[in-house]
Amino acid sequence: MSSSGGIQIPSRLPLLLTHEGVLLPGSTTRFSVDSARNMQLVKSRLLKGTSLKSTMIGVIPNTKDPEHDSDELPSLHRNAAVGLECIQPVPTLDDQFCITDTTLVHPKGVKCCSITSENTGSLLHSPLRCHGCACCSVFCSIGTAGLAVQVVGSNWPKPHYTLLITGLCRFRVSHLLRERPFPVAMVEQLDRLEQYTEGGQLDGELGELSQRFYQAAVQLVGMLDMSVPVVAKLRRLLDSLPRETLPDVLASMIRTSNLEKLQVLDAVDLEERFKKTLPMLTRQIEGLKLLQKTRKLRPDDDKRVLAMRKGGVFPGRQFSLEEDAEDEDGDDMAMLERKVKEAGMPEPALRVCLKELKRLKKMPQSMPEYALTRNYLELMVELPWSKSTTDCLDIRAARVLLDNDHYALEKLKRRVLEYLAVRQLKSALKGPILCFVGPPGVGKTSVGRSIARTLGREFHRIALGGVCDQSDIRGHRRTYVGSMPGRIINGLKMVGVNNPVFLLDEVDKLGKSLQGDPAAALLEVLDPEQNHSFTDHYLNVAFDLSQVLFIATANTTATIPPALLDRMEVLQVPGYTQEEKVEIAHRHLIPHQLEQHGLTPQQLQIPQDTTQEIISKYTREAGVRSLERKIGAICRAVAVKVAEGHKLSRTDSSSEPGAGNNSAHHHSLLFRGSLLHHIENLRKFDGSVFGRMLQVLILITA
Ligand SMILES: Nc1ncnc2c1ncn2[C@@H]1O[C@H](COP(=O)(O)OP(=O)(O)OP(=O)(O)O)[C@@H](O)[C@H]1O
Repeated sequence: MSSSGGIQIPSRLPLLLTHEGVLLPGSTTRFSVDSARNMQLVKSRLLKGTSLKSTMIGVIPNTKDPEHDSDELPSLHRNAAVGLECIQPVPTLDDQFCITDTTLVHPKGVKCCSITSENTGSLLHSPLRCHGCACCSVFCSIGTAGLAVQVVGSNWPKPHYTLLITGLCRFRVSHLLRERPFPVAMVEQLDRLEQYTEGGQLDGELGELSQRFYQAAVQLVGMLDMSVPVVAKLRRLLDSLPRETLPDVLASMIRTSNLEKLQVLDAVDLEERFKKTLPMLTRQIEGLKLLQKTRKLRPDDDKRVLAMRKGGVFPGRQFSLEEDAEDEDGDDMAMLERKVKEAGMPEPALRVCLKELKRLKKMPQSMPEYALTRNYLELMVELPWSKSTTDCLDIRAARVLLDNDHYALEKLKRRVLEYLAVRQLKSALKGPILCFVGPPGVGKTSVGRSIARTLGREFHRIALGGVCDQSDIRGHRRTYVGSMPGRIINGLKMVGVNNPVFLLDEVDKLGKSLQGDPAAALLEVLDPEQNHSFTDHYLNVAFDLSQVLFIATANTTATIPPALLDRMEVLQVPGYTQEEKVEIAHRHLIPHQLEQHGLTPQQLQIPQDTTQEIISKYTREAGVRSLERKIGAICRAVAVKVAEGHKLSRTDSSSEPGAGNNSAHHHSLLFRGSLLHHIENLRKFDGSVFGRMLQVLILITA
């Protein structure tokens, strides 16, 4: 079939029925081929043929879902081709179909489907496309003749080919010659091929339209970054390409849906094609303008626009979101850099941080290492490299404070005061590390806390019981997934100063495992000669721990590794006598528990002999923890009564002021009397039911 120009496509073309993507003349598109007919076409036409002609195929866009693409051609076509065995040409479309207003009807009177074309005139001049019916896509479709410039085969996940096809011109299927093993049709060429080389001027209304289109295209390209080679090439192309080819070329480049591309393909008339494509171009320009408004322009923005478009991703929202993130990230980076410089870290640490920061800036956010490096830098800036509290040590005040906080423990308190006194005289005191050894609940931890208070330092407790991995102390190397700093560095980050009091609780309960000996890691921490350059594996730079005051506690020295024990000064904290416990209870535990339970001393008074009874009959311990729990149980029981009494007194108080207080006092007396009276009965219950029983007793006696 001839066209109006000199360059012609063959009149017989093998047809590639594509599921997705629309090939427009002047563009190159990749198609995945996996249906039986298309596979046959590739095998017997593209792979076997050696001439240029053999690489030319007709691409019929088909919006059908590939899932439903059976080997068979559509039923309507089968009706038409019955008995012809696909060898004889089937009648042309004009013979086969008549056109009603909106419906395509084949000769037997069966309605095929609705037609989307506005033009219901001659089929040959009005491209009718039924987007829901595959038969029409064979018979009615306009396709693009193209050259297969690349064929790539693969067997995974199933045998398929990927074709790279460059579109040459539109054609219309006149009639189908055969359908097996792949469709071959007689075609009519619709575009002139030489238009790509001639570059003749368009005039009249069409000329005006093409000029407007050209200007819009120039505006669009002008909004992109010219330093990107693809953009520069596109700009050159705009000038060198004949105007009539621009709609096809640009429609394939800008963001358009398949349906829009189909409309462009169907627009055989050039004027109509310009009219259809121009709004798409304008929309793209408006979209870009909007984007530029909503973000700060940076030189490499357009690179991303192109990259996005290349990847076939909607550049609109996603692009802007990413850009926002980028902008934020840019600010973040500057802030992080400032923080690094202001963190007051020593020279080697600063060098490492700046190096990491440089790497981070070059890293895409999607890289897993980005988060790792960022976390590292954030930790580095948070560490108190040069932040410390000023000691406010006054030995006399310290003595008073220690005495106020703890009853008895004379030996321990004396040694602590000596230690503090030496610290006052020689601030850069290296060692010793005090280790309080004694049974549970004798106040080892609480003395440690008091020491921090007397010095005016931050206090941090590191529970070492059960720790059996040395990376718990020293951290993991950053090469590990989920690596973290050790407890020492973590503690420093938490307290935010470099001279806190660290209480290493339960050093005797350190474990050992294949992951190393945590006690060995503690050696460096506790050795005053070494700990000024303690290197956590995660940080990988030295941190000066010499300002940290370490105090250790243990229940026994027997299980403390000798090397560790050797670095510490052991202070034994023996258990308390009965009298000491009574005193501790009345001076510290009862007031503390009353406060914890929101009670006042008027509401609950526990006489000394009651405490003694509780100590001797309900607790069996060297310390006072269990005693404190029992007092807590009593407080809870009284709290119930007082809360009930409160309700009563509140209703009473409206008529009789002060009734609430009387009621509370009454309960207190009542409690004392009933407690002593029924204490004998409590003996047969063990400690766990003590509180509950007491509650019941109070309720009964009330
Ligand atoms: N001499 C004391 N004066 C005042 N309160 C004390 C005294 N001894 C212990 N306590 C109180 O007893 C409770 C338990 O003390 P702490 O937790 O310090 O014991 P510990 O010796 O560290 O026990 P563990 O070995 O089980 O850790 C705390 O509430 C503490 O205030």
